Amino acid sequence: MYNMDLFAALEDSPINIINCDGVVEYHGLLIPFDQANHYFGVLLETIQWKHDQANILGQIIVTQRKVAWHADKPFHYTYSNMTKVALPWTLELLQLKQKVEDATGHQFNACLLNLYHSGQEGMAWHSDAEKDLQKNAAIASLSFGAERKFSFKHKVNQKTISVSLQHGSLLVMGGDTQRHWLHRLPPTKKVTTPRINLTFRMINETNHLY
Ligand SMILES: O=C(O)CCC(=O)C(=O)O
Ligand SMILES: [Fe+2]
Repeated sequence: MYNMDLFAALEDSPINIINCDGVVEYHGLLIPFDQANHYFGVLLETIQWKHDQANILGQIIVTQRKVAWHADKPFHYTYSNMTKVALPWTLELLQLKQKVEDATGHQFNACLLNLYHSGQEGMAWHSDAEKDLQKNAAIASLSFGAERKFSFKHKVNQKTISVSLQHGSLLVMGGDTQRHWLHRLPPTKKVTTPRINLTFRMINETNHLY
């Protein structure tokens, strides 16, 4: 586990937390505490949170975790064999997208939002390399609320690396990361409060109807 005091000192020069086969940069706090509280509250209130669904061998599974999908256009995004159509940006999502673009130098056209009501909810090992996503485009992950552990596991050598994602922090996964590494948000009994995560992504421009 990485030492967060070190990261606090490194806010302006993020370091790569995986040492091969991709780039994962932890930027520490992008949004100061008071602003992060504001965004957490507004996102909780204004986003139309819906339970996520997965189609596993024809069985529709409904998750405890809630999600939302917003983008520049009504892009389609298919994962776990279910297709979502994007809603337009809200004011706060556009503000946050701008901050993330300024900090990373990358552009994003979509955002997947996750609401974990407590540490009981997490996300299993996966990589985000669906065909709807632009190949090797960076994914920027912004976290609000409860601090949670986030882990990477190399697909071949199984090496595992974890980082603790703070309220208002930014993590960027780039290059070949999705091809070589899985990631997950492990469930934990230690956390009893909610967390909101925003992953800004680049969807292929052809993924919408009109
Ligand atoms: O909640 C997180 O920190 C990450 C979620 C994630 O991996 C995803 O939405 O693909
Ligand atoms: Fe992911």
